[in-house]
Amino acid sequence: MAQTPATLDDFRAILGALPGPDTDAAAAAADRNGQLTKPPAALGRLEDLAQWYAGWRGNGRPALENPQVVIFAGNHGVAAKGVSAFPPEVTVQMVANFEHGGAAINQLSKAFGAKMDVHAIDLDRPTGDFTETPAMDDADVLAALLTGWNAVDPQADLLVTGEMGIGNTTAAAAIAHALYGGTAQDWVGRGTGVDDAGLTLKAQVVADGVARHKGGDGLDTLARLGGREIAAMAGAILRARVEGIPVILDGFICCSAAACLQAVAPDALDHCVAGHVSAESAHPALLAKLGKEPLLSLGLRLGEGSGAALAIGVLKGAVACHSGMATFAEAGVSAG
Ligand SMILES: O=C(O)c1ccc[n+]([C@@H]2O[C@H](COP(=O)([O-])O)[C@@H](O)[C@H]2O)c1
Ligand SMILES: Cc1cc2nc[nH]c2cc1C
Repeated sequence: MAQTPATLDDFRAILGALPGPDTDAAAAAADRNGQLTKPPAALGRLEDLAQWYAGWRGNGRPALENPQVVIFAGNHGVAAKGVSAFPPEVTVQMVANFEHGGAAINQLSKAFGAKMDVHAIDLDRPTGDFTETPAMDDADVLAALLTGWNAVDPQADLLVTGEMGIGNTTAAAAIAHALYGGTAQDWVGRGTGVDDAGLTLKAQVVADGVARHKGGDGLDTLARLGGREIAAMAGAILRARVEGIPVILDGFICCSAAACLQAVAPDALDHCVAGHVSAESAHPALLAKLGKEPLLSLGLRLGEGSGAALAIGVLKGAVACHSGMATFAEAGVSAG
């Protein structure tokens, strides 16, 4: 069991000494892949996925039986600026919906055999409006990172991190603008469905926030511009790395959390795949910055882990073929 970090510098130290994949297991998986009853590369990206999964699980012929979906919810001070099409009370209302089994992610978790947990983080205490103050101080961002860290089941063999938070596409856009530059317009999108005036306002809010909170590393950016659910996703993604649990990333907000880790350690997301590209307009650019090719492109813009949960099915398919198929020798099929 990994030791629980106690300070932000403990998180930075973990990012500075990340475990890599098991190269023997990855080599065994590559060898096995070459013997399976199919023309070479006929299973396309499924073959790469299975070998990637084998390396991170330390097993050349792995099973995928215990996926975990964790949803974090947070409220955002910047929502008071009018940057969302929905009011902030929807965050707590949707948490109740998750808990009663009525949200999309409940259905998708069930459909793909994942256990699902929900963590609402201080919803009655929104983060600071980042156009005026840092969203979180060090104690707040540490607490949120630890919520994510502690939410991961070390027995899980796959993790999906999802979120719910009215206003969080504005926070995610601010993180991306701070980390990658460009203009605020490059990184804002319609989120829950703001109109053209809302989009213009959102770009101004992001520009103001990023101008106010310059400098620092990825964790500083996470604190100043992010949100509690975003920090919790970052903490969970990092814990998964330490436990050897592969991660499927979800949409724009989830990827902004991941980006803060990668900004500190360039290899921090090697145990992650991108589940999908969402319809949030800047998600393709963010995925490009992360160096991730999405598995699915279905026009989703829901969040709550939905696109990543769907991709559990793709990864399960990849692992089932890799570990269950017969070899040419076993099946008595002539190799080409
Ligand atoms: O995952 C995405 O790419 C995504 C894109 C647009 C909206 N969302 C969801 O919508 C909420 C944020 O939208 P907004 O307009 O309030 O910033 C939040 O609860 C997210 O889960 C999520
Ligand atoms: C209804 C609703 C459901 C959501 N799920 C994730 N983000 C959401 C935003 C809204 C507004």
